[in-house]
Amino acid sequence: MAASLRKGPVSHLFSSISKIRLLYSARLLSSDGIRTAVTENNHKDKARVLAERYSLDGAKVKIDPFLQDLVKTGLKLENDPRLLKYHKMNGVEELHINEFISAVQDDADFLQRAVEGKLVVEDFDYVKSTIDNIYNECSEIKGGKNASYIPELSLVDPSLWGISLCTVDGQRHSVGDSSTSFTIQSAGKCFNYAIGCDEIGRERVHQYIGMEPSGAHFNRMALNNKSKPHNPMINSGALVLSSLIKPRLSLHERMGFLLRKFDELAGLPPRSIKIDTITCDSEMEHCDKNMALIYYMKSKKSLPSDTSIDDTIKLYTRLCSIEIDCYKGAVMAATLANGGVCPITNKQVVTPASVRHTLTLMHSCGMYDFSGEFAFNVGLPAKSGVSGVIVVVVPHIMGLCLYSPPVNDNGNSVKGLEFCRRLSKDFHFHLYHSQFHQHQKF
Ligand SMILES: NC(=O)CC[C@H](N)C(=O)O
Repeated sequence: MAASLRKGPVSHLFSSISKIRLLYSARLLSSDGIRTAVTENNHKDKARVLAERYSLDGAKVKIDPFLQDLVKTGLKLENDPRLLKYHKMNGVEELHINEFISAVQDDADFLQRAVEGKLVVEDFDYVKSTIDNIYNECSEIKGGKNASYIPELSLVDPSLWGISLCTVDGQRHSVGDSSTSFTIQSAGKCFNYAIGCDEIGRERVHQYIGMEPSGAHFNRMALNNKSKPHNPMINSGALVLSSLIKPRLSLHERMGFLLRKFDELAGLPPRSIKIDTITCDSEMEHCDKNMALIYYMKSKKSLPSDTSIDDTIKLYTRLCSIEIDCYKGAVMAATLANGGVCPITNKQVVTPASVRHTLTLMHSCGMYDFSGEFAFNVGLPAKSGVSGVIVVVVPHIMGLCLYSPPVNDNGNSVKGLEFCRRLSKDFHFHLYHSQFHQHQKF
């Protein structure tokens, strides 16, 4: 059932939108030297307020209730690089107040918001239980088949079903098979595009690739009337994009560069994200269609003249074979929801401008030849892949990653699609939902 906007926990989601904007401006201001001194005092004051909240006698601070409040709001201390030092406090009974203040000082603003329940999703329990309900309802859905044109994908257990979400403040929740690894396939195309725009500039990218939905299957041999791929979210466009990224470097250097970017998008240390070489080889052995597509584009001069066909197809296929799970995918999607800043490291991984271009094209082209209907019914930027993954972005609020291998004729996960529809309906997430705009006026 759809929840009311004005009353109840969903209104918290919306009421926090203005706070997110304030948060952004605070981040921008913190790069200003003059402000820094003021901010330091503020942080100390906030750290003291926080200390007093958990101190009975004004001299010692109780650690356990402090940690419990952080966990209650959806923060995962054990695998959130920002909060690891608090995870390490587990088992410490109390700290001297000054010791506590110096430990929390740098994060005081964030911690204060967290313990007061003022992160972007204020009522995280409500969101968790609604998400769990939608997950359970969608578990019953049958239909679709594993993609089999990449033989390795046909061997995956079709009953796998997992979802994860991560908010722009790093609150996380997962259900089902969310730690099972799978290949990112076309869901990686949105991240490749964002990285590509930053690397070579959107003008150069769009000198070679269009920005219109194709209305055709994702690997259709079709170009627009300027002999360009319709957009970067389908195979033709993604192949051309692969040819443009660091073409002077060797294949392994190019892939190394891109994998490091994926690590950063997911908030992980370098060399965490890897390629599933078996699926990659399986696709390479059956890549006639993509080969035909790239030679067709070569004949139409859609690629830079010095492009190596061999390296391009290999780079493209390796990018499709990047191995993630729902946890990682949700953080990556949340990085897009957060203007390119990874929520669990606070690192700016891609620029806000590239995120804007990416979300725009995900909205219009992210779901292949189902993009129009998806935009109509769900109204959120999303990108799917034939492994059965869908990454969804709720701008300024959260990213989600859904995984269920059976896909429909368009190549979209059947359970994932229904999950998106219900998610948008229950939380009023459609970007053009009129109550959303009404609320903005308050
Ligand atoms: N839709 C997809 O996920 C397609 C990706 C797949 N690797 C291919 O090139 O066909």
